Amino acid sequence: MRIRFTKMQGAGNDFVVLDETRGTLGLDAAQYRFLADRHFGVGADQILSVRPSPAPGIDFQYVIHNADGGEVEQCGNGARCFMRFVRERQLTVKDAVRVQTLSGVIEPRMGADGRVTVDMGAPVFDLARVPFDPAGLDPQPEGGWHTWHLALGTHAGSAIVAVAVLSMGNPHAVQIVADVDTAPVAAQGPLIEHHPRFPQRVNAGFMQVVDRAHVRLRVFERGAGETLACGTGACAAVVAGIRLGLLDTRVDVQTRGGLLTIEWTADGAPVLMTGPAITVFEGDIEVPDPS
Ligand SMILES: N[C@H](CCC[C@H](N)C(=O)O)C(=O)O
Repeated sequence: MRIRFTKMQGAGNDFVVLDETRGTLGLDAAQYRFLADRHFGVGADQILSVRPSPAPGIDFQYVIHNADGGEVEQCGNGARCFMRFVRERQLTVKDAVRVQTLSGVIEPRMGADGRVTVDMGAPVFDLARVPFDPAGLDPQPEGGWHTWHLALGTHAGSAIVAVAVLSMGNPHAVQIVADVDTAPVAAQGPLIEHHPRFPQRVNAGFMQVVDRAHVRLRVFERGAGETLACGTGACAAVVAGIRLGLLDTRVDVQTRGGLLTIEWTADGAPVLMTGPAITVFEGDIEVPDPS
């Protein structure tokens, strides 16, 4: 099957975007993996599908697949690219749209400076909804909140890490590190992603607090590995930092791929994320038939 795609990136988190507003392509996990493959396909961290409104008051549906082919609930950098995509292809004339995802409705808005701000909805702290299994663990008080001590690996060199656990519609485990450049992202990322206490796996954040309004962040993403930026990861990291008493309500997040600005005022309030959304190129590609 030959399909048309648009390659986009938000702070270096890159995407293959598919216009499925006039009918779904019916791709399976293997075909999503092919599109994401950086040698045999186009190459991307996630595949984003733009689909028609599923209900009155909603403009579009937004379907997200990780590079490993699995469908996931939310993608923040992708939401900004979604907004640029529907505007550039005249699928809407609105400056802001309401978009249905697996985890709820988000609202990206095009800014005058070309950056995009997304209302990502409120963070979720109910562990069962992350999901995270705390059985046998005691929360470790920190600031006004707490972290959880996870044992990583079983070999002699196994480490204990302290993670803040929350959901932005997708699961996040955030740890504070002294220096993101030397943080053990490659070693610990996979162990955290696949830790048995996260039955749906988890995105592993490594946050360095520079001051109360600036952090540096690296994320080993569920189903994609380390990406140059993770939008929901930046939201989760800032929310965790605010709850741990380390950050103010508006924070600049320096990722390896660019700058994101996150705002969150308090429990129940939505998280606002602002950042770039760039169209890199368009193309078409022959996708192998379903396996
Ligand atoms: N890997 C994530 C999905 C993509 C999130 C990230 N690319 C973002 O910008 O939020 C997960 O499995 O939950």
